[in-house]
Amino acid sequence: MNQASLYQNANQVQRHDAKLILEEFASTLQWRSDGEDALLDVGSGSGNVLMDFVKPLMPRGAQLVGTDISSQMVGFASQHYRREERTQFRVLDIGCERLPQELSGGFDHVTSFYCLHWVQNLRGALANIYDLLRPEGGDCLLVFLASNPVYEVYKILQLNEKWSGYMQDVEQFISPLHYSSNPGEEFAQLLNEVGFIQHNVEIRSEVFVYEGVRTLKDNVKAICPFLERMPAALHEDFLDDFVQIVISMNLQQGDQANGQDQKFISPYKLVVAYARKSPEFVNNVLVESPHQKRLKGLN
Ligand SMILES: C[S@@+](CC[C@H](N)C(=O)[O-])C[C@H]1O[C@@H](n2cnc3c(N)ncnc32)[C@H](O)[C@@H]1O
Ligand SMILES: CC(C)=CCC/C(C)=C/CC/C(C)=C/C(=O)O
Repeated sequence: MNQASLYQNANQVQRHDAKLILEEFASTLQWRSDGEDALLDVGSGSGNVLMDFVKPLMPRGAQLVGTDISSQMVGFASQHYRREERTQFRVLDIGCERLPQELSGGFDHVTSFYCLHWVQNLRGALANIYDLLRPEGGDCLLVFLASNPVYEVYKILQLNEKWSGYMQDVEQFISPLHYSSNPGEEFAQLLNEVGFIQHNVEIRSEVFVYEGVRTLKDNVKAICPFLERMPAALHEDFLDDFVQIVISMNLQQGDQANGQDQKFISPYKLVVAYARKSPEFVNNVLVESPHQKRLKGLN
């Protein structure tokens, strides 16, 4: 996914989830008492989730770094938000072998929304997130897909010889937790392994309803990695086949032929994980936070 403007205009689900979860966790994040927080966001894409929902929660003196593996996304966000103070966007592959030295250990908070399901090396990404946080402590809020019907649609499309040539590596684009029988446990284990002492992982079952075929197609276009590999003249045909598979999976409501509005139902599982690097900070916050009850599963 490299087309920032397409994504910026068709990311309703992603914005909806990020907004609700940030409202819920705003008082759990351990804001510094001097208001000089530094926050790095992983996989910021076009930047609007970071600027619309994360930035308003932060103290006025805070520094924000939006990062993304795609230079196209970073270019778009840098240009679009060039007037924002104390904010920069830069290229970073969160699964990389070695973090840039100037980022390592420099942040009080790491956030990430709808990115980690794109990263096959989840353990490497989590180890990097741990290392981005200051040595003395810090916290992270990570939200991403454990599973989504889009992955089953991709696998069926790959069997069609019209599309198989463009989709040989389909598994690389399926969430690393999609096949897990216990994604929450698996992710919690990874958090432990990279060093997070305190964490709370939830798997939330959600449903999003796409109103009409155009809305569904635009949302698919904004994130589908296979379209950019094929000639533009084939895009509509691919999207029509995508919609037919969704219908065959009984994820459609309403029948256009009978004059009803078509709706497409997407049941998906979201990982919502909050973790802290240092237990001393946790003790302070658990005494103070009104959010304490929600975090009773923090281990
Ligand atoms: C669906 S977008 C999410 C954008 C934004 N966080 C939001 O919530 O709207 C996922 C983003 O993750 C980026 N991404 C994928 N793999 C990545 C990696 N290994 N490191 C950093 N970013 C990555 C993609 O380029 C894309 O911009
Ligand atoms: C009904 C149905 C199969 C809907 C799929 C909707 C869709 C476009 C899901 C995308 C999920 C995803 C990988 C999002 C992202 O990374 O932002």
